[in-house]
Amino acid sequence: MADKMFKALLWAFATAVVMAEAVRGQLVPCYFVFGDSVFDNGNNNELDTLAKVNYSPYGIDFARGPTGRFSNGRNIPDFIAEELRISYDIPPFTRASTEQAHTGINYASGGAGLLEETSQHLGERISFEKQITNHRKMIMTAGVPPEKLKKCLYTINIGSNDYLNNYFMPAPYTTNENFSFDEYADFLIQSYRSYLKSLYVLGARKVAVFGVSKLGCTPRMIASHGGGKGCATEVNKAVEPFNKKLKDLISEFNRISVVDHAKFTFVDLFSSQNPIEYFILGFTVTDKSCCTVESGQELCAANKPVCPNRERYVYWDNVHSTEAANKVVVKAAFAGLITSPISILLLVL
Ligand SMILES: CCCC(=O)Oc1ccc([N+](=O)[O-])cc1
Repeated sequence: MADKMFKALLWAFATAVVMAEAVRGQLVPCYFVFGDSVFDNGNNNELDTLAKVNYSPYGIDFARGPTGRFSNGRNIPDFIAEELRISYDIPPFTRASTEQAHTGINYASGGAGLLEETSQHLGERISFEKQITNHRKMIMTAGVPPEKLKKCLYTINIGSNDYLNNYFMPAPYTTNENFSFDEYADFLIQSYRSYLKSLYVLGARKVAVFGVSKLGCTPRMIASHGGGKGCATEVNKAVEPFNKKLKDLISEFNRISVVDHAKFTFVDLFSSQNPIEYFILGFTVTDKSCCTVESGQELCAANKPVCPNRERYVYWDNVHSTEAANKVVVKAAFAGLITSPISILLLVL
C-alpha cells in the first residue's frame, strides 16, 4: 500500500517535472548507447554475422524501413531519445563520424555479451568490452570535454546473450558444466563491475543499467527449454540471481560515487513481465512471435507474413520485443515504475 502511494507520488512528481520541462529543449547534450540486439540500431549490418536484420519484415513500422533494428519499429533507445527530446538520429558506431561523439553514438551489437566468447557461433559481434574501447577512441579523437561527458546519458542493456547464446547452449559453450546459476551470475557481475568502472573513468555520470528480462518466457526458450508452453522456469531461475546482483552493483556504484554526483539506476525488465500487467496494457499475445519464424530459428524469415495487429504482441520475433512493448518499457522507466533507485527522468535532470 505504502509502496503504491509512493509510486503514485513519484508519478505525480515526474509528471509535474515533465510538464515544467516541456517548455525547455533537449534534456541532455549527448546520449551514448551500449548493449546487444535489443539496443542495436544497425551496427551488425557491417559485420560478418548471422545476427543481422537489415531485411524485411524488420522495420515494417519504421519510417526508414529495415535499418538493422531488431524490431518492427522503434527500439528502446529510439524511445529514450524521444523522451530526451533529441531531434537528431543517434548514429550506429559503424557509421558514425568523429564529430558525432559530441552528441551521441550507439555502440550496441546483436549477439554481444559480457563474456567475449558469448555468441561466437553466430559470427562477428562487438562485445561490451570492445564497445567501451570504441567509445574511448571516439571521445578521445573527437576531444569531447569531460564537463560535457558527465552531462550525457549512458544506457546499457547487456547480459541476455550470456544466457541465451552461452549458458543455455550446448557446445562450444561449457559454462553450465562449470558454474551453478549463482556462480555464473557472480562471474558475470564481476566483469560488469570492471566495465562500469571503465565507463565511469571515461566520464559517465548518468547511467541507466537495464537488467535481463524473463528470457524463459521468450518464444525461443519456451520452445527449447519450456516444453512448448508456459515459460521455461529453469531459465528464469538462472536469470534471477543475475538481476538481483546487478541491482546490488548499482547500489554499490551509487554509494562509492556519491562525492562526484554520479547517478546510476537499475531498470527492472523482469518483475513487470506478468500476465496481468500485459493484459492491462492491451497485449493479448504474450508467448508467440508476430513475424514468421522458421522452426529452430529465432529471427524473422525474410519477406514472410507478419501479424496485422502488432500492438497486441509482446514479441516481434522469437526473442525481440515489438515497438509497442518497447514504448511501454520506456514510459515506465521514465516514470520510475520499473527503476531503482530513481527514474531515468530524474537521472537526467
Ligand atoms: C535479448 C536478446 C539479445 C540479442 O542480442 O539476441 C540475439 C539472439 C539471437 C540472435 N541470432 O540468432 O541471430 C541475435 C540476437
